[in-house]
Amino acid sequence: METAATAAPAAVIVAIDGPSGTGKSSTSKAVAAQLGLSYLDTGAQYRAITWWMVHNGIDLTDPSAIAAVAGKPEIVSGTDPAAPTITVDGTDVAGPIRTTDVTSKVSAVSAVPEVRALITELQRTIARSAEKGIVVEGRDIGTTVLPDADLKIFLTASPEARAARRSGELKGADIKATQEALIKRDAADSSRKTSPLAKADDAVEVDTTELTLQQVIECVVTLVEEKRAAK
Ligand SMILES: Nc1ncnc2c1ncn2[C@@H]1O[C@H](COP(=O)(O)OP(=O)(O)OP(=O)(O)O)[C@@H](O)[C@H]1O
Ligand SMILES: Nc1ccn([C@@H]2O[C@H](COP(=O)(O)O)[C@@H](O)[C@H]2O)c(=O)n1
Repeated sequence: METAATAAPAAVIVAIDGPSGTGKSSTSKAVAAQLGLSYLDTGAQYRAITWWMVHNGIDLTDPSAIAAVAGKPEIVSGTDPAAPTITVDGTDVAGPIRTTDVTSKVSAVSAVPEVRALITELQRTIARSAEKGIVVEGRDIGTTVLPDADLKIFLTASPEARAARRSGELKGADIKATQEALIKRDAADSSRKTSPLAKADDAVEVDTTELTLQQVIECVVTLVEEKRAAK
């Protein structure tokens, strides 16, 4: 029989939301890896369906055209934080979903209610099947996808810090243009009718502007461990 001393930690569900470039993916992957949890990048799923729409010539200015085909692609997410994967109909799209073309179009696709309904159901199924628990990152995880998550974090950072971080990733990128693109995408994601980017009332807000990535990871790991201990 398992005693309290030998029992495995209870499964824990962690929701991490926030605007673009605040460190959600880097933090979530590291926290999940450190604590032996699964990891789900929900932005990658919206990017994957957008990639499929572009690839199939769907008119992205027409929400009804997007809605009509939203159920066609099969999107599969691998949830190992050390090697997360994303495929569409069996094709690895981890690279193609990060192009500026997909990035500039994803908000139009993710705003369509039929797309959100399908992807939200997929996300809930993945979260339910994570035996040891999961860190799920996105824009509406704490508010809509997993409102009963054990811990909700909302990451923020100044637009200047976020643009500098992104420009560091994209060699030769212009910081001002990067900042404008981030602000534009956040505005679209925050103003859509269905499940906009928003902080849940019970989320812990962490401003990462002046923190190193390692400090953010340590902060979130501590919060998760506190929740686990209290379960
Ligand atoms: N606290 C931090 N200090 C410095 N750099 C950071 C910090 N957090 C993340 N970064 C860096 O910023 C970049 C963006 O981080 P990340 O991709 O994790 O953000 P994100 O919130 O997931 O963005 P998006 O929503 O656009 O996918 C990465 O290069 C990452 O290494
Ligand atoms: N829960 C979510 C997650 C993402 N989106 C949309 O996907 C876009 C890409 O997200 P990244 O995290 O990969 O940058 C994002 O701009 C949103 O349009 C979403 O709607 N809900």
